[in-house]
Amino acid sequence: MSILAIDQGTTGTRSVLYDSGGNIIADSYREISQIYPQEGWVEHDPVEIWKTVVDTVAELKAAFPGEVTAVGIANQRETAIVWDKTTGSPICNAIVWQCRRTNDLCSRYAAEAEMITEKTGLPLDPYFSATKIRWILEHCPVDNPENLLFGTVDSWLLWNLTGGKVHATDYTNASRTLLYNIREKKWDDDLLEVFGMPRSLLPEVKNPMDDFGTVESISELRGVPIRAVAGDQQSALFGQCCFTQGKVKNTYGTGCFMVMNTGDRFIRSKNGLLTTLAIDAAGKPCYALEGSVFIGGAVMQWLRDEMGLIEHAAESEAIAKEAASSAGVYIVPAFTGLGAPHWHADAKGSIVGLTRGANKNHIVRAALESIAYQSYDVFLAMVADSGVLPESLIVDGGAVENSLLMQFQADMLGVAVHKPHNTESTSLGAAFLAGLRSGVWGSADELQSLRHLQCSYEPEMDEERRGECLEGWNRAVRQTLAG
Ligand SMILES: Nc1ncnc2c1ncn2[C@@H]1O[C@H](COP(=O)(O)OP(=O)(O)O)[C@@H](O)[C@H]1O
Ligand SMILES: O=P(O)(O)OC[C@H](O)CO
Repeated sequence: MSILAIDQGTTGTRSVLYDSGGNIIADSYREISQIYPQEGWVEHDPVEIWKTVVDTVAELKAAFPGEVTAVGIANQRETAIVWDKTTGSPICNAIVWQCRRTNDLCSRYAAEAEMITEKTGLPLDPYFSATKIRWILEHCPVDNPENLLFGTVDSWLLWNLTGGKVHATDYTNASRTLLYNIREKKWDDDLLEVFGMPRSLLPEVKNPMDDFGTVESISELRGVPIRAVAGDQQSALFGQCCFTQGKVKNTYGTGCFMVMNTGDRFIRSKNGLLTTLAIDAAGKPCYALEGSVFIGGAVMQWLRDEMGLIEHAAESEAIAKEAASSAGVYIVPAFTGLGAPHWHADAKGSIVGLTRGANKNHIVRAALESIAYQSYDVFLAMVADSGVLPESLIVDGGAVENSLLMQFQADMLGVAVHKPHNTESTSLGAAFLAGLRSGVWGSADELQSLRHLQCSYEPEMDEERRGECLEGWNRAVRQTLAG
């Protein structure tokens, strides 16, 4: 028996096979192309996304021909795809969550901003799906609009996996669209009207642990049931066993996403966080506070691809260690605006504090530290909004392999950072959900024993130095926002 988890992320697609002990049997990964047609625009090719799923599954099944009990899907959220149900073809590229093209479009709905936030828990921002869908409908006209379907990446994959039989999503993904009422847990008529959204476009919303049809289109998996769908950050929260109120995790991937389970408390943030739906131990909706940082590990890709300062992300640690500190250099990587807790869609990135002695090592270190500072800002907001000071921060995602970053994070937060043995919490969450639904595990309690701590980073920096670091960061953010 094994569970196949598909983690379709911003940078690429990872398919992972888990056994009943929650161990990885095999995994396969393919990058996807990042398409930047204009300044601030980001697209993915939906057909390429689908192909990476097919390819990674084929690779896994070649390595492990055994039986697959169920499939679970976790996905990059908000990214909008519109396709024609008669042909199965997208009418344009996917508009990615990072894309800022609908910045101006958002101002069209400014008068409704309060109502939108009250119902959805989200700020009116180009990050979320609604204005992306609106943009597609207005800029990609088709002869038969009644044939169109919208989906976030999970719905697109479900449609393709089931051979066009299932058009569905789950409430964690729906809660990121600006169209879903997270108090009443339904598509909201007022919101559909505001955004001019035909209901026929929208997928059915299910529980993350549910029956989503069977795989028809991939021969190696034909007939295998799809039993879980969740947005990647909520999936990671579940994979980290943060089932109860006050538990918090931070994922360091392309962006950084800190999510705190707040149980049945819908907390309307006063500090720039958003309220979203997460998954409780029974697989039912619970509330969460989230801080989304748009550029996390992606700042390393920028150092690599645009600045040519590193050859690969992992190298950043050794280079940053060459400098004892960033020597007063701060990078505020507002490349796609600043997300939580600032929400400045127009902000542009900056490097401040350069002196004649500043060198490559300082820049690389400042870039790494910017990931921790941004997460610190979100953590502070979360403590203020929830009234809970977590004992530790549980972490996952690609960039947690960087020990310097993790130690600096613990130093800034003043609480321990716990890194689990399996840092692929996103895929693990999808596997847990699909496995629970399939009876591989009887209850969420069983899952706790499958998780193991790899290491813990304790705060070490003295208070004076920490204060200086944070003061310098706050100054750099102020300068950035002042333009
Ligand atoms: N050792 C490292 N140090 C810093 N950043 C890293 C390291 N390894 C990977 N990253 C960054 O982590 C990100 C990839 O993490 P991943 O969790 O796979 O992302 P995603 O799910 O967003 O596709 C990339 O942005 C990469 O630059
Ligand atoms: O693909 P990731 O891991 O960067 O996550 C993307 C988020 O879901 C966007 O909200």
